[in-house]
Amino acid sequence: MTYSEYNFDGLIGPTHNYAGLSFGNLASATNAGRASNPREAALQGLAKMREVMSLGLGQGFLPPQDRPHLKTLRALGFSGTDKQIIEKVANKEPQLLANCYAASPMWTANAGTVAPSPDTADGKVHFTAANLAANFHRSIEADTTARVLSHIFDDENFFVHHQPLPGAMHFGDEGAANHGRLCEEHGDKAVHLFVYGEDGQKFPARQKLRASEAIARNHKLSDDQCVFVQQSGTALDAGAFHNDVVGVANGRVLFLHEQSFADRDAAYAAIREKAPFVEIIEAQASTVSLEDCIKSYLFNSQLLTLPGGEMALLLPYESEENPRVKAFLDETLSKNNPINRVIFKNVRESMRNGGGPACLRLRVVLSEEEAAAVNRNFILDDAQITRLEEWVKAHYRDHVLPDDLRDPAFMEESFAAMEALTKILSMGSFYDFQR
Ligand SMILES: NCCC[C@H](NC(=O)CCC(=O)O)C(=O)O
Repeated sequence: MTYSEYNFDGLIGPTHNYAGLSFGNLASATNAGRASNPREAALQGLAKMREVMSLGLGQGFLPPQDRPHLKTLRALGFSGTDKQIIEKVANKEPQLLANCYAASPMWTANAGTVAPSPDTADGKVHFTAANLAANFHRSIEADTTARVLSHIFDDENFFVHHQPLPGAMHFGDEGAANHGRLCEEHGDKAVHLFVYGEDGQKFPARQKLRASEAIARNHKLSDDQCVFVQQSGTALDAGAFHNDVVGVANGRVLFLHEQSFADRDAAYAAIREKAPFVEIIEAQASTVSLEDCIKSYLFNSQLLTLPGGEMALLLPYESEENPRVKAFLDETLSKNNPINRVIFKNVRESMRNGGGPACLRLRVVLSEEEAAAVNRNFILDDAQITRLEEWVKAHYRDHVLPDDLRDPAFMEESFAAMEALTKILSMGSFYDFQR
């Protein structure tokens, strides 16, 4: 059976803005309050999806969620018409309004964790939507994300869906951003690398060891297939709020910064024991500092196996613009390893909130039979991506400031956009605001 990797990117929603909501995410803090451009953001995201498609790889997407999330505001005791709710929250709790307006479901690396069928004891593809308990604006994504995943991968013969883990931060789970799969071919039974954190001196860790262990159990992975490694506090405190800011795994390659893990040598030994084929490509701190990594998002790149077997790195412009990172990339290309191509893309709107190319995608390895069972509306071809671009151009603003969230007209525009999208995608009355 032939297996292929599909990237499911988050289609960036119409309320994309910079609200400084994520403690420990330096870009989010630095850009708080600046003007965003949701239209440009969504088009940048779609252009990246087109690029990956042009490499001959499968590309899908997850739709945005309904924002502002009135259901959350109602649950918190705000009542009246939709418009009255927005006015009350804007006056009483503007920060809460910003939380309910975040377009953060765009970062689908945090949508959930996936175990492809060659890896699982029952031979099915397992999904667990992340509870994203560490940040309020992200925690309100979980229920809808679980429904979105069940809607797209809607065939019990192939797909198993688990609810987000219970217990909030006791089992804090941020999805695939702290998870990698190592194998010689996508369709091999793989080793799963789970990276968890312990709170640093400055910043809290979002991913808990107990959460990663629960995911491994739910996904029916055997002990000899799982490695649990602690992220380094130094990386966390330097701004690596998710491990995918300092490392990425693909196929037999682990591409990362030498300061990623709390105990580098023990971590590499544990990985090598279970995945002896692993090829570790590492940046030394003396060449590229953690600060450079976090500013450039060097390791938040998509490491893609191309149809010919070689690998390409898809990076943000910020990596090309940093001379030390660029030199490291040139050196990596010149060496004898599977990475032989780099592609730079403009995802600046997302980068300003701390989301690079890898944050914007969820990887799902599927057999041909499984791929045929996926809801076709969410798999892109040229016609569907053009339809989405037209939809963005018709509905999105090109300038959003924090005060715009107070304007009920912005809510109405956002809901009109989502209403139109559910029609394009034949989703029915899917979202809370439509029920
Ligand atoms: N994987 C990348 C996730 C980035 C995301 N940023 C945000 O939610 C920032 C939103 C804001 O500050 O407006 C986060 O920190 O979880």
